[in-house]
Amino acid sequence: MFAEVLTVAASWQGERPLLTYQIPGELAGQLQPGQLVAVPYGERLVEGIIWQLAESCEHSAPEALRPLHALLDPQPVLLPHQRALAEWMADYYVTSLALVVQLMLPPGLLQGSRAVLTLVNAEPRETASLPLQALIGLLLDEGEIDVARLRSMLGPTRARLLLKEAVASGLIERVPRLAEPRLRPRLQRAVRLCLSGEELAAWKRRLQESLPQNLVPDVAPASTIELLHFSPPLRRRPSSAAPLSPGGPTVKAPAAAANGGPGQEGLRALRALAAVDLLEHSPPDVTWTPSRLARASGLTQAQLQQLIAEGVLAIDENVEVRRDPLRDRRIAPGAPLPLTPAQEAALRAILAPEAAQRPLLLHGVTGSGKTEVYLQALAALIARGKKGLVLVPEIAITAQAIQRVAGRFPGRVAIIHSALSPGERYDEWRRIRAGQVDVVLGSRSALFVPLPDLGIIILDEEHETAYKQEERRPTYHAREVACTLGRLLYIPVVLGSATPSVTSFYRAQQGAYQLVELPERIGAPLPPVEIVDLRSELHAGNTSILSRRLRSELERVLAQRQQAILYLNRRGAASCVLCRECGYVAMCEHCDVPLTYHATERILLCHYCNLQRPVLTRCPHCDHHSLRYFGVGTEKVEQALQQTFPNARLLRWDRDTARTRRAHEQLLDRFANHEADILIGTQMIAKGLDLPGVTLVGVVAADIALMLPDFAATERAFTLLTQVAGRAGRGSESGLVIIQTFNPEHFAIETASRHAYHEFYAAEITLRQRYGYPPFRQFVKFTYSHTNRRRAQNEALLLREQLDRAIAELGLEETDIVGPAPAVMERIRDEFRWQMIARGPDLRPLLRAITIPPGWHVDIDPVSTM
Ligand SMILES: Nc1ncnc2c1ncn2[C@@H]1O[C@H](COP(=O)(O)OP(=O)(O)OP(=O)(O)O)[C@@H](O)[C@H]1O
Ligand SMILES: [Zn+2]
Repeated sequence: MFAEVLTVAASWQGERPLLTYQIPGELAGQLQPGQLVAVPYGERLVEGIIWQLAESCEHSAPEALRPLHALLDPQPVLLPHQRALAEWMADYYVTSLALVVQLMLPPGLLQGSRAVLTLVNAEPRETASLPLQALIGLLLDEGEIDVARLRSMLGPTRARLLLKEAVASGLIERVPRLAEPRLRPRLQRAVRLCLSGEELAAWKRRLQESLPQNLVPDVAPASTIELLHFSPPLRRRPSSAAPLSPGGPTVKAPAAAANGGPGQEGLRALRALAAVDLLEHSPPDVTWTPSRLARASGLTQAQLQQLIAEGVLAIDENVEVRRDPLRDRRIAPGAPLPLTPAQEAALRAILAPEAAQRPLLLHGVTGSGKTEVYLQALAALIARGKKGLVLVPEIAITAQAIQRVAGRFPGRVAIIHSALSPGERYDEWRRIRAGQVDVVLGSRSALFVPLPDLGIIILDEEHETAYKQEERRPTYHAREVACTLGRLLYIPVVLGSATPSVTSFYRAQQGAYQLVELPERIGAPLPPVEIVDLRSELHAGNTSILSRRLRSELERVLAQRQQAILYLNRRGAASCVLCRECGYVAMCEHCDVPLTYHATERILLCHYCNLQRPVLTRCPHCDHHSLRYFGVGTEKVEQALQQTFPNARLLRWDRDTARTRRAHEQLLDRFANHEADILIGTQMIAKGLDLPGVTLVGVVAADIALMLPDFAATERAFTLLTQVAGRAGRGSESGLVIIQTFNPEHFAIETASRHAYHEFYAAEITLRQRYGYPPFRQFVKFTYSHTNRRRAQNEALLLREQLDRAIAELGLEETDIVGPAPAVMERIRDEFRWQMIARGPDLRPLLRAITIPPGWHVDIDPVSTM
């Protein structure tokens, strides 16, 4: 038997990602694909994953193959479906298998090795140099020494010479060692209750009898659970103050202290009872370290020791404590709601056997109760012994999403997102692999966890571009990966959105996806949307950021003590050219995208076809000198609001005011608790928030999103407007949305104002088809960055030649390249970026045929061409 092993070391270099090893006799029968093993590689030992086992091998001299070194973990680190998925991803995204597999492992699992020196013979010969004698001395002291450490002590050259001499002398041997895993389970000492049943009851009775009558604790399990969910206070309470637990529902001690007090012994008994109660009623995965138990119960260390000596408690060493991402949260349990008929129909479609045949697109307007459908679908599959994966955009993993999912399946949900510490991620990964959870809730990377018995994948807000990995390879899209995984496992995949991506809706129209719609909001109607034409504001002499209409509505909201959200799209600010008089936007005459202004060259440029135009001084349409480079920031809006409404409490939510996830949550909590009247925010506020207090949503300037030079800009503008509008009127009060714009007749704004998704889609898909944009052709974006502008340009021209040659050789008639051209934001952190876009029916043959020089970033199916 032979094992074909995937190692990181080998696949960086060669074409062949798998290496073949012999299976030594002692491992025969123990190996299976997906296991983590150690294999020799050159002079080193490296970690690898058994990809497959083979009876025979094509090697000319199989007996010369080296044997596999060791099995590191009998339980596979990759499930069979994960290996199949990895192969698909490596193929589709033209990326090495090892890079793909690294997505699937906790950080640091597939690592290299180190070499150590050990002493074979401790008798130095006369001829040994002084450094060698010193090294021998060191080895006599320390047993072994890391080669890397030797290098850092001596420098590479001296270390190399010494190593050469040492190994040649025969006194010292160089041995490969696997690096210590960077991540390990966290072990702690834990207190365990030794008594149970009648013994425990008798012990409790004894203690209770020793107490005065009014001090008998009234211990209810519920109160203890309550207590567990608050972190115990970090300060030790003065021992004379009697409350035994924060919130103190467990024991009626304070009152007792007032009428005479329990005395030293009584206090000790009360605390012992409290400690035992905590241990008895803790969920099985909660560990009590001695100090934590002492703090929570009020026992002193000495009193704790005494209980141990009495045999009531014992201490276990090396008990694993889970690093739980939800440990500081209070999750209120939630119960299923009776479904509306539309929800019922959607649920039936998801649970029908045919649902496994193709992905299901759940198009439900904002507030139509999609989440409830997901939760009940999950519950039904869990009841059948299956597990589910729920994906949400990174930023949407707020307390709200966690509350809803974790509250419905208490204790059975794992959370995966980029802000977890490596330890938390590792522990969640192991809990998932061990089958200890029913649901994994996470951002796109949660797709890669080893969840056994996976029975459903739900991808909420499927239109979100956060599902695309853009900056690193593989440049995968979670939607494509989820659909592939669904196909491999033959399980339902649900893509949910109030504004499905044009691509997904097109697929549904073509029959590749099954379409299910929830056309109505639950409880309330969708809010009316008013469009305010900013051109007439200007004509009326109002140059403020706030139109008269928006200002008066804000006044009303403030007077009625309701809440408002002001939304602003800051992306691409100041890049497009807009006439404030007539709404004219400088567009490319071939591509239907706005031209962007490049300050360095003072030109207007099209990023699709490289068309260049001189900077305009007057509007070619109405001949006024009112061209503006458009852009407004959140600070500016905040200032304007503060001036107009000095008493309003404002909250600004953007990447500057909330850098961490916690900060996001705190901001949101403050707004939800009505600690502010008006929330000013960027894209983040569009992500699935359910804030019933909000009755007014204002869009400060809808145009900026529209004007980005990108094939998907209109779609994104429509999506954002519709999603933002969907935040209004979700409570008992009816809502209103006001969109301010210079382009009231633009179809994206007009259709968004009527919540008319289907009309928007029909118009947009026609344009996409006309210009050959996705989904009608595939795009691949090539980007090169360099501090030297000429260099970036030259590299781009070279790659363009190579691509042209390959296209000609392969005879790809429908494939072409646009560019190279400088990127929209050409200079980022002092690097100039040049871009090219390949367009064609299927670009993979082209990508495989060329060798992409280092320094290029290749984005397959980019969600934006900027
Ligand atoms: N069957 C039901 N009966 C009563 N209330 C419901 C029902 N289903 C959902 N709701 C409530 O309706 C509100 C909106 O639901 P939810 O947030 O799930 O909608 P959604 O479609 O996910 O919205 P969005 O796309 O805007 O995020 C929530 O407050 C939810 O509790
Ligand atoms: Zn153009």
